[in-house]
Amino acid sequence: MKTLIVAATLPEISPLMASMALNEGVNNYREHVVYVLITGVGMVATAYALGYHLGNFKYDLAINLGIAGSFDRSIALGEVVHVTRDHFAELGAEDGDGFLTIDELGFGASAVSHQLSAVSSQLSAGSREPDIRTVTGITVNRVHGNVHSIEATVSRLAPHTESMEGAAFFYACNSAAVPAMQLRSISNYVERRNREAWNIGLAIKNLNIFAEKFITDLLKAGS
Ligand SMILES: O=C(O)c1cccc(C(=O)CC[C@H]2O[C@@H](n3cnc4c(=O)[nH]cnc43)[C@H](O)[C@@H]2O)c1
Repeated sequence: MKTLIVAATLPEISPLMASMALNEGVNNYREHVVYVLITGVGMVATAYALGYHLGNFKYDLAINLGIAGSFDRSIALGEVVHVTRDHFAELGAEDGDGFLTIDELGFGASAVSHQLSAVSSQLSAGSREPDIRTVTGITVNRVHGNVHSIEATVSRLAPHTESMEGAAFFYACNSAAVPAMQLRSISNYVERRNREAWNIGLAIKNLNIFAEKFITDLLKAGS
């Protein structure tokens, strides 16, 4: 099986890489190929890196791993969630106090979803779907840190989580017909910017523990 692991920054997945003995780039893991792609932060960096890479290589599955903010206070800091649907939340046009999405402008779709149906038929359904909370995310260039803009986004899209890459990851993988899933661990709540309240260490620790078990189980099932 050929698996692509995608993260914005190296520190977000270096514990996983150490425990599975993976390097950036191509790796042989047992009888599988695992490629680790570090894209840089944000949609532009992610879209470029994935567009370039997926133009040359084909995968059975791409997995986006990273930390995220949560709008939903019932999700604990450090909880790992499965983002199955994501939105380009800022893509569109202002219309006075309102907002017209890219869909309403007639230029495309602002929502993108995970695609797992085409994952190798060798894998059972149970081993493909992680047994964790399923959430809807938004992806932004400008991270929310203002109570008024947070209220407006929540009433328009009701997202659970926010990242700076997720929708671009889905868009690139869907465009290249590569099955894709996004797993994120919550490092902070989306609120008036309050960096002291973030727990990036806990989020990275839990993300990597979860990802190692999930990916090694997946590759066992896919042997
Ligand atoms: O200092 C800040 O205000 C700040 C804002 C956003 C992200 C950072 C980072 O250092 C991490 C970049 C990384 O983390 C993801 N992330 C984590 N929390 C959020 C969030 O609340 N909203 C959007 N993205 C978030 C993001 O995907 C980046 O890759 C610092």
